[in-house]
Amino acid sequence: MAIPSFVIGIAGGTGAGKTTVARLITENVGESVTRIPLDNYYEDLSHLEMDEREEVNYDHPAAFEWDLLREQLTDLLEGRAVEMPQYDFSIHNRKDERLHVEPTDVIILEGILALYDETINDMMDLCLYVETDADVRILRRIQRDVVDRGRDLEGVMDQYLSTVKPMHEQFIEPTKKHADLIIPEGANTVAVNLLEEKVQAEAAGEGSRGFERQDFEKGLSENVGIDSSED
Ligand SMILES: Nc1ncnc2c1ncn2[C@@H]1O[C@H](COP(=O)(O)OP(=O)(O)O)[C@@H](O)[C@H]1O
Ligand SMILES: Nc1ccn([C@@H]2O[C@H](COP(=O)(O)O)[C@@H](O)[C@H]2O)c(=O)n1
Repeated sequence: MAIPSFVIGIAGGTGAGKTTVARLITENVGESVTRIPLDNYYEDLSHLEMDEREEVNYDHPAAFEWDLLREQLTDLLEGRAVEMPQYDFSIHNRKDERLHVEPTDVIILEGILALYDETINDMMDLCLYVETDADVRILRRIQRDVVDRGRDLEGVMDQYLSTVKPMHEQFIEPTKKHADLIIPEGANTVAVNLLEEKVQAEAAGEGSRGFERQDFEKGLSENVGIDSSED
């Protein structure tokens, strides 16, 4: 059983590309990485009826069970397995079953508010914020919610204007200040390749734990020919 050596947080607005980045940077490291979707830590709403659950503000920090997330991350970091909740978007609630998760070398926490909680931020070695324009994000969200999740367009639009957008502005976007690196457009090939290298090194036990901004800027300048020494 591994004691995790590297913890990455990936935050950003809905549809920004967080899941895509998490998937791409961990593609070649197999079982050395555990990806934790923050969605799994939405509060258990079993006490509410379906129509009441449909009305919940899922973009407010109060929608998440932070205590459980802190507790389970601490367990993993100290080398103990956890029983992680699983989320089902179709019922706006947790599934009945939990997933047994063993600690791995690298852990990635990914979600809209992954950089919101100070205690959790202190557990991270690298904080990323994926930044994508709001118009691109809402188009992706409509595609996902209407086409993939079978929600109706009017409901998606109402939810976006009443909670998703205002909560993004009030709570999610401000967490950008906690990021070590801001990744434009999500699946940005240069950034993804550099991060993938870092994850592979950590998974192979070759990491130096910290990931200095200058390493990333040096990598960028080597990859795209920009001079990172000027500012
Ligand atoms: N850079 C990108 N270019 C084009 N499509 C992207 C890009 N990044 C993500 N997507 C697509 O946008 C949608 C939302 O991406 P996802 O990673 O699930 O976002 P998030 O996890 O932030 O909600 C997915 O269909 C994904 O394939
Ligand atoms: N029952 C739920 C729970 C959450 N949401 C929305 O999911 C978004 C977060 O996930 P992303 O993959 O888009 O980052 C968040 O904006 C919630 O509004 C939901 O619609 N229903």
